[in-house]
Amino acid sequence: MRCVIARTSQLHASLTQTTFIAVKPDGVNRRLVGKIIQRFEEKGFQLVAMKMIQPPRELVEEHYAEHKGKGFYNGLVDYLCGGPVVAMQWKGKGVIARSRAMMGATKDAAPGTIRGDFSIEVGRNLVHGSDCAEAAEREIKLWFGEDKINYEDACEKWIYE
Ligand SMILES: Nc1ncnc2c1ncn2[C@@H]1O[C@H](COP(=O)(O)OP(=O)(O)OP(=O)(O)O)[C@@H](O)[C@H]1O
Repeated sequence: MRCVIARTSQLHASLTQTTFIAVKPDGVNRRLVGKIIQRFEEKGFQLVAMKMIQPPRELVEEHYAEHKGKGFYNGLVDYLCGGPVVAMQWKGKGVIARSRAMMGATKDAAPGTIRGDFSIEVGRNLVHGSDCAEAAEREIKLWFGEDKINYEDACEKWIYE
């Protein structure tokens, strides 16, 4: 998602935040879930919720609503709802901007980033991450809804500062 106020995430780099991260179907099928999770844990971020689902089409359409009408939109939706997705919530200081940096650019990501090291093409770029606090809130609600799969409180005391 392209958030018009994405820069606010940069301003809040020292704030403890929760973000939505998803490993897309190519990440699951290429057995990269563990490596991706390891990168987040090594940065000191705390996993507070996780589930694997094959998302319904309506969910993916809403998630990527901003891209509706673009040439790649239908293929993107087909791809996301055509396989398993590992949906997660991660918590930590500045996690929104820092996780986007860890993921790398949408296309031609730099080596050392998740996409730069493992992604094969722009339409199969392994991982999604919210790009601002408002997007994180919206996406967590969309993907987790009323599910009470969230260990945020229980994890709180172990969060790396
Ligand atoms: N030109 C393109 N051709 C094919 N797929 C594209 C193209 N541009 C974007 N996409 C796909 O649409 C997704 C959403 O695009 P967006 O511009 O929001 O990038 P992003 O924020 O880096 O990705 P994501 O929202 O998945 O985290 C991208 O991750 C990519 O898989």
